[in-house]
Amino acid sequence: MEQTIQPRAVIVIFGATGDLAKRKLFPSIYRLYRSGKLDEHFAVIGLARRPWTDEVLRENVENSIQDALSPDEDLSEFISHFYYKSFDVTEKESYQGLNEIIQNLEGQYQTEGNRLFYLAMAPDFFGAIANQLNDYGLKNTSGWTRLVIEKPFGHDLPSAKKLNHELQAAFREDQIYRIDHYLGKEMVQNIEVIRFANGIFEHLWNNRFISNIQITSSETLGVEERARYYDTSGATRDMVQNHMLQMVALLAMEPPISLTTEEVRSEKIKVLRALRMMETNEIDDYFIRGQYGAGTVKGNSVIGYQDEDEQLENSRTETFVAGKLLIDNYRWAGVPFYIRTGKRMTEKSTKIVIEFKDIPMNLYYQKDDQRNPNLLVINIQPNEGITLCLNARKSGEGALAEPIQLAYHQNAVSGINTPEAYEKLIYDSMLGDATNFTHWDEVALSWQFVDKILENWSENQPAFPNYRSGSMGPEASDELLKKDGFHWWPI
Ligand SMILES: NC(=O)C1=CN([C@@H]2O[C@H](COP(=O)(O)OP(=O)(O)OC[C@H]3O[C@@H](n4cnc5c(N)ncnc54)[C@H](OP(=O)(O)O)[C@@H]3O)[C@@H](O)[C@H]2O)C=CC1
Ligand SMILES: O=C1O[C@H](COP(=O)(O)O)[C@@H](O)[C@H](O)[C@H]1O
Repeated sequence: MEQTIQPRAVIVIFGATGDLAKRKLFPSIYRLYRSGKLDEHFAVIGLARRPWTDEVLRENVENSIQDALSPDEDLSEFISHFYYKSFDVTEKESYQGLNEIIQNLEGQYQTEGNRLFYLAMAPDFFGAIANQLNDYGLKNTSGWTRLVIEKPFGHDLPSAKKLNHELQAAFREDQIYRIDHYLGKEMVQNIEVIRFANGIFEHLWNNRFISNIQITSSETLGVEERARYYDTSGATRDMVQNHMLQMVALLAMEPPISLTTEEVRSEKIKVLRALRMMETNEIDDYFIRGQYGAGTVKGNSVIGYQDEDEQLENSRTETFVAGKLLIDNYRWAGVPFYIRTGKRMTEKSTKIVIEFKDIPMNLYYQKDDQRNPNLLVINIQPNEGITLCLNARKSGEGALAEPIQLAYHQNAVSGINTPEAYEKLIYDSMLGDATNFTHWDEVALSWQFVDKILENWSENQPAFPNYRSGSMGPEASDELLKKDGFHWWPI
């Protein structure tokens, strides 16, 4: 039986009173503990300005994991591993006592000097925190030291470079773990396995057999409480620069020579380098943007983006983006990769559709428009699995065919809910496996690509809002595929 590795570490969370800590980090640490991936050799220090105590943090941790608890579960042992220190990251004095607190916990929990610094705070603080950790000797330990960085990694290529420069003045690249939580999703991790462990797919995985690839990540939620951040970001920075381009890279990369972090990253980097950079005057032919107006989502009336918050009035920020990407290499020349993502759409769903080319003459369909091309659908969320769309004889109808589906549901086979993305990524970072974190080169190439689009858009005023909440985005998104003879497959 495979032995579960139980890494030891003190985890220091900067921003422990915030939303991410409550919704993702505490529940993930709990699940790692419950599943035996963390044993007694760990401690968590929460830092933020609020004058909380250990007890208040522990109460908050307990509240954050209520949904995951079984009746009468005793949490006292688990929450006793959590400690709180009121801390202002902008004040140097705050850092002075931190080393001593960590050292005491290292002794108490025998964590072998391993330290994971998790920056769950606004990115403006990342560089300064990394530098202070260095200056105050918090990296000088007998074990490993790693820095986990939340998104967004910069606002554009120059700001990302500046941030990277600041981080690299304090930490080596192999100590920096840039989170892209999509890389922690079970079915995103499955893309490589589906491709490289199945001859029937990998042999066909190229421009001779695939006509186009579609990636949709749609959300029903609006901007919620994040208006300030989102309005300076928009869907392109928020979703395309990171999650969508990462999925493109995984779908398009060559098989790595091994599954090491370096080899996988190196193949992804090659894809990002091969992305065709559009000329400024071509961008509107390749990328379109949208912003939601009022509408109905899942039967509920909702307001438009500009009415969500006073500061969004007359906003020109895109809440939807669709684009066509071309990858100029031997395998993919001529195959469009279509992506779309947006808020307040019909469904919450992330799906990849690989559409295979038709056979030259299909004897079983009487009209061309009745043909059903073979599709491989990778369902990332909410359902996890794959569906293969084929054609089979229509029973009792002579020489006619009809579409059928072969479906695999991940949960039905594994019998348990798959681990949450953050749970896997925290565990990986503690094990020192950076494969599912983004290398600086990936971040830089992605910014280079989206900056070009954003620069072009910043020069003209879109007529927003241009799609109804509860729809699948503006009409221009459908036009983008129609002019190539394709259409979006239903999600
Ligand atoms: N929330 C989410 O779903 C997601 C968040 N992220 C990223 O995670 C990071 C955190 O986001 P989120 O939790 O939503 O943000 P919040 O605004 O909810 O939390 C920010 C945290 O920073 C602390 N903080 C602010 N200023 C200081 C300071 N000077 N010194 C010490 N602590 C400070 C706040 O605590 P206090 O006020 O007590 O000081 C709080 O704990 C961001 O980079 C975000 O982009 C990424 C993906 C999803
Ligand atoms: O990074 C982000 O992702 C979420 C969508 O993530 P998902 O796992 O629910 O698909 C998005 O809502 C958010 O705006 C963005 O910052």
